[in-house]
Amino acid sequence: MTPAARISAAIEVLDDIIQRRRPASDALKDWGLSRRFAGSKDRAAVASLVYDALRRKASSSFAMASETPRALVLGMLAGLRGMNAAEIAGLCSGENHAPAPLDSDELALLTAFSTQGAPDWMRADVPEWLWPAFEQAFGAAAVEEGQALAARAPIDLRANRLKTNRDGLLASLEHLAPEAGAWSPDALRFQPGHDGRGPSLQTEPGFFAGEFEIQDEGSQLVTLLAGARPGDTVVDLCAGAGGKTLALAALMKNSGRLFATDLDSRRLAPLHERLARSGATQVEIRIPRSRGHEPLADIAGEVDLVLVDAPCTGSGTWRRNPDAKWRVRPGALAERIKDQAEVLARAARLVKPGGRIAYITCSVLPDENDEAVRAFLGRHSGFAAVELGDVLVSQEGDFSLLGRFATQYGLQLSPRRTGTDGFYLTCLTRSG
Ligand SMILES: C[S@@+](CC[C@H](N)C(=O)[O-])C[C@H]1O[C@@H](n2cnc3c(N)ncnc32)[C@H](O)[C@@H]1O
Repeated sequence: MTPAARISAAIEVLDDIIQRRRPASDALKDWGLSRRFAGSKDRAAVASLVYDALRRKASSSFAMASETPRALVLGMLAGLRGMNAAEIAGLCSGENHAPAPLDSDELALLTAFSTQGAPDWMRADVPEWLWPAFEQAFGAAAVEEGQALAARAPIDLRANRLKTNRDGLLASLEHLAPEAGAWSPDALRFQPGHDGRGPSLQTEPGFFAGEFEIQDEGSQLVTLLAGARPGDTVVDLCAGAGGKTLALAALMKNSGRLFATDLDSRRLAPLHERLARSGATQVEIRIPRSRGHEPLADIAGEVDLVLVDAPCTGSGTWRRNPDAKWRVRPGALAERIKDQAEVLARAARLVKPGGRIAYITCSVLPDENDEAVRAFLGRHSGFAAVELGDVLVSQEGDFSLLGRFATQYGLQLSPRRTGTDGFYLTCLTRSG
């Protein structure tokens, strides 16, 4: 496919996503299945155009004075990919599957491409209904924070300490030009290429050997700051596919007990194979047998650390999932807040006196973060938030620099603040 034909395809897929309110991944998959002529590079290029257009949906629609899929893709080419009006006009010939030629309005808007005068939520590419939450979280920096969440994300790796270390991995992946992460001692970073894609890391020998996992540096950091120590009894209560379980196992040096569970047992399935690759030997997966069954009842009140990687809107990962940004609804946020209260109450029953709950979300919305913690503390008088200074200085090192990203109870990371996804962490202790 020509670059112009890929743009036509992206407009078509975006139309499907918007008209039928479909997840982007489904629309892209169907498009690929019905266009057998499209090769893997074409599919990846079309996906990248679609995701870029979703990242800048609101700002493009303002600058192009239109919400059509065509306006969103053309606006993105100018606003995110930095193409000028003549370059875009050159792609829109109307021939050989290229988009139709620009009309005079489009040409004028692309020539003077600007979001000046747009409401803040549009400049920030944040859904209008969530704008008050953004302002609550970030104050005067809210627009810049939204813009940073509307950029492309790098790809981060976590060096698996059970098999290697960061320096070793920097050397063995040198051909892919990795950088050392800025915060986590285990993090390596790859910047996205011009087309938004990164290197294909899961075909590297080191991946099969368990030397690394793909994990955002923010996710690595909050896991590290949770404070798991070798020899501890630790629970990963919302383990999912086990990204944090694997990181915890490495931090604990395979010593102590580490239990992984999830309300949805199907989500745990990939963890078996990931554990085998990683060399982690102390992880015990506990499967809930039915709704309401507590698979960790035998260790209630005995756990040193319960890590709660809570179900949330994922607003902190909008760089990677721009589709989710426009799909999230107030009802879904309310549901997640209920889930968060439920999972925290479960954690409270498991932790021992003097033990700790690490409450984590990949969200920047205060209702899921400080407000969820406030509600928990109101219901559980035996718990208190750990001073952030004590969370940031641990056996893993001194992370006091992160203190400037304190919230009332914890810590808020974000693409603009730390160059990571938007993770939140609060540690809570149970009085002895
Ligand atoms: C943010 S995801 C976990 C991601 C995972 N920890 C990782 O690092 O890859 C949240 C998980 O919480 C699970 N969950 C939702 N409600 C729960 C509950 N009440 N108890 C335990 N897990 C729950 C969901 O099934 C989902 O897998």
